[in-house]
Amino acid sequence: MSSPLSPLDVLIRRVDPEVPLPSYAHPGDAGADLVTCEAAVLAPGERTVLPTGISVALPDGYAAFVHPRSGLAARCGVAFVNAPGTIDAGYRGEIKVIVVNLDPRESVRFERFDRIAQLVVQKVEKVRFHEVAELPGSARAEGGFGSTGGHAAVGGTTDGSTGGNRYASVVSDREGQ
Ligand SMILES: O=c1ccn([C@H]2C[C@H](O)[C@@H](COP(=O)(O)OP(=O)(O)OP(=O)(O)O)O2)c(=O)[nH]1
Ligand SMILES: [Mg+2]
Repeated sequence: MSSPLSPLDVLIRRVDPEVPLPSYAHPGDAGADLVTCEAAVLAPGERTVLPTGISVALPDGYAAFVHPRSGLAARCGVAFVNAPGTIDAGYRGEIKVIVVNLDPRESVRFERFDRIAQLVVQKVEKVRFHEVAELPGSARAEGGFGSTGGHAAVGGTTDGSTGGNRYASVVSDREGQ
């Protein structure tokens, strides 16, 4: 068995003196949970920017990504407008989270210090761009945006098949009106 990886040291500052520091719920977790320092209520379709009460100084060559929590998404329909939010190594401001309530009917309430997001720190490459007239060929070439099939179908119709190349169903709001 390989030995556990040694963690990266990251300087952190509490903008809100009472905020709990980000923490990993389990040893193998990719994301450290972040909380909101402000209570808020979001009506269906409403969005807001929530402060997390912390700022960090990431080493050069790293970035942090503010990811949503799946439980909040599944239970309440909360998404991040710009998911994942990118925290640059040079950013020293407070980390904020742009949340939106995608539930069509229910409001969502955030209390101070509710865990709302998770911060994933990753190495990132800096690239030098070399302009060319033609790019080298590849098996995929310009295929994209569903070129390989296997997604849902618009209109909610189904051919009765399961999985494979079947598309999922997107049902128009206007249907049945
Ligand atoms: O969800 C987010 C996204 C960004 N940021 C902070 C850290 C990041 O380094 C900075 C700029 O983010 P980004 O580059 O995504 O925004 P921009 O609209 O391009 O702003 P800028 O012109 O300042 O780069 O804002 C957050 O706190 N939360
Ligand atoms: Mg930017």
